[in-house]
Amino acid sequence: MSAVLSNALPFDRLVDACASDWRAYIEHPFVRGMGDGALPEASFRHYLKQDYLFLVHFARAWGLAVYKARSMGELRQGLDILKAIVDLEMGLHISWCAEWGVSEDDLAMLQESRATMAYTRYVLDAGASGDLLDLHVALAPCVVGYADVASWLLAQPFLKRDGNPYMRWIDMYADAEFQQAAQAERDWLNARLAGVTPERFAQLSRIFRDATRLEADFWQMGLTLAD
Ligand SMILES: Cc1ncc(CO)c(N)n1
Repeated sequence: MSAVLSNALPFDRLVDACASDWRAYIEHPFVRGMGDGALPEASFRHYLKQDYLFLVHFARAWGLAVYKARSMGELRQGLDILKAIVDLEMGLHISWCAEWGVSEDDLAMLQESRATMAYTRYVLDAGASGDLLDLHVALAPCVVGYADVASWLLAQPFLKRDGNPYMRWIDMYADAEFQQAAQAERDWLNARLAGVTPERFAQLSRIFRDATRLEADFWQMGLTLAD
């Protein structure tokens, strides 16, 4: 119903067009388990390891955004995000893994799970076969979604703060810096999506929905320890 509300912001219309998939991703049992602290540590460790591989391909996807750039502004945008992932986020992730008992050697020897492959290669293909907007729409569930996951969790009555081993993870994505990056992505998408035809919007909605479902599968992979 709300999917046809044409006065809504374009990004919100993307979400509305796959509302049940988006909720299944944001409110996934893995996410709830981080919120109430009941998620088994083995599931979180499995997720952390696969997320390292995800980040490698995520960085490649922003490298692809640099390649797909058509202006100085687009070049700069892709480059800045690529640098932030490689110089900051991946280093943080490696030390985070170390705290959870996963060494750099462990990370170097990891086997990629099917859910990781499916998601990351989907995003890379959406970008390779499309333009910069296709790529950003495929990446939006990562960037905007994790910010929404953290905000959603902070608003839940079941959130357990004291003694919750996942609270630092939640705080990291609730942090102003990550929330601002997500808002910058929403703003960029709202500007770019404003001018597209209904046919193009429908095409991009499918990419957004596919990527959202693959994000939910990524949580599920963590939960079930799937390889
Ligand atoms: C799977 C996945 N999606 C999104 C993010 C946020 O960057 C992440 N670290 N991992």
